[in-house]
Amino acid sequence: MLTMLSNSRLLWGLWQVYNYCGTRISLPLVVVAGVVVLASRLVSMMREIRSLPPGPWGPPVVGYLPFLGVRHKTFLELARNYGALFSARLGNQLTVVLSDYKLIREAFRREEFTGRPSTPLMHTLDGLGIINSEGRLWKSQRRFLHDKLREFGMTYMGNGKKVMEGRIKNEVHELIANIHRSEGAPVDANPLLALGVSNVICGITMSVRFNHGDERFERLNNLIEEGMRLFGEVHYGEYVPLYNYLPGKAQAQEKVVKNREEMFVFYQTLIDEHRETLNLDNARDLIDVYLIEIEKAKIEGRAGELFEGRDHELQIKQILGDLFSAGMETIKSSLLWMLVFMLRNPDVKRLVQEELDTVIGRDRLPTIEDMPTLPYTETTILETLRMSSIVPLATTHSPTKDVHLNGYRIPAGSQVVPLINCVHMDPNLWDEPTKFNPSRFIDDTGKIRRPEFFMPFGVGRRMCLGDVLARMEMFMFFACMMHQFDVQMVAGDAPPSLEGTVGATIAPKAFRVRFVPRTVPVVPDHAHLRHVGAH
Ligand code: HEM
Repeated sequence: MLTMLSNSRLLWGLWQVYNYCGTRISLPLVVVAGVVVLASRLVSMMREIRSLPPGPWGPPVVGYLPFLGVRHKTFLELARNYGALFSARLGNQLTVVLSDYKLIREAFRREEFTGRPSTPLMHTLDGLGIINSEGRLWKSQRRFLHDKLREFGMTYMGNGKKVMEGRIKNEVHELIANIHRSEGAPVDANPLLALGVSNVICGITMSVRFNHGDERFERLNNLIEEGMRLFGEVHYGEYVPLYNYLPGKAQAQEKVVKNREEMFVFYQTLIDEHRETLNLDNARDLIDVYLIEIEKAKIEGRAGELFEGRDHELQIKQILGDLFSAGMETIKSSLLWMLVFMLRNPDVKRLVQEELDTVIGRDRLPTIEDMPTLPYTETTILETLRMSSIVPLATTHSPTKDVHLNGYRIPAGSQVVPLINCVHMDPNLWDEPTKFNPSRFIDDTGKIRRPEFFMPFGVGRRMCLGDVLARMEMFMFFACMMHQFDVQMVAGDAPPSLEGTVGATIAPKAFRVRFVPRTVPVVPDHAHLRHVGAH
């Protein structure tokens, strides 16, 4: 489009020259000059297009957008036709899709691929937080969060691990008590898991936990779920900016902004409460960590430079929002998928329960320390992550400058996505990829092997920041649920679908399950956390 505009400008210029010079230059000469200029422009345009990864063409302006459908599925089809590195113009954006695991690793270890695309959603978030920030702010926040989250126990080593395990254990016990209340009747596991998983991340970030039926939690949860759905609704606006001004779509965009503001009011109340009781020598949670950092910066006279000069409290609120949405929906969806696969694969379920009974016995619940001795349970989780690929396109990357990959040019500002679902279902990498088979992750010596083409948390510099917490949490919730309950299909219900609902993650469609108790209930103990709904 731009090239067409500049070509017409050029011809207009030639015409002006002709008019100016009048009879001194003959018209045929000007026409010939025009044709030569246009032809050379067309040649360089074609050269530019040829330097891009191959891909499908579409009509002008919209490009391949009308044929996009469900992005990760359409990209899978296109990858079969155009290969492991293809590009497609979607509206005004060039999207580059990588589906070969070596290429994905090669690209995402490079600094140039750490940028985020400039889209309406990104503008709403204003480059704050961690997920959507880039450049110096992202780099400093990533390092800061990485270190601080380790101190809070997102690590397999040291005392921190015990603290984290304690937090998760309390929520697992509470979940088990809540499930017992269903007395084996059909239930939707979604709200039960949402509460437990949210309480873990809310505990780490803001020392808050919610009780079952708490209205504030219901609202927060609805906002997150709606946000995930709206994310799916407004993403066409990333490609054709006018799309978000269409009737209905404009409201969706406004709702994204309003929901964010409502969440921010909630976070602000907590920040204010934390400030009143702040102890500079003892950080209780992530809000404290940030407030202490701000106080330290003030004392050292570098408050203006902190967070690259961005508003301190807005940055804390966006960080809380990022961690809450990244750490809640992903783990809840993964746990729901685990239940789906257990209902669909009773033989695997039996093997998991046999392993738990043999290694743990019936007198206690599994703990993080048991992880290495429960390989089948652990690989059932890995196999679920492989088959569900809940974040199939990771978070869109965007090169900060023109880069070359595999001999092709990837222009600065284009959208680059790894096709994780393609890597996870590639028959050249996995034997019978559509079969649910946890044993594929166990080697001949009985040890767990994670091949380098297994990448549910992404790879490289922007790889998931919460993978350690995610793995601890999924293990504890799943192992304890399977130890305590036999998950059973509801008589008359069809097996839960493998077709997910597409939003920011791929979540299972709603299904019912019966949790039939296998052992006595466990008493929860979490007095150290505040019950938000209790006052
Ligand atoms: C099963 C659970 C999870 C899965 C499958 C998952 C997967 C992912 C993926 C694929 C990415 C994008 C990587 C990329 O852009 O290349 C990501 C980014 C991220 N995840 Fe997770 N995640 C999970 C849980 C969590 C948890 C529990 C937290 C937080 C406590 C978290 C925090 C983040 C953050 C902050 C980023 C952005 C990192 C950055 O932009 O530098 N995730 N995750």
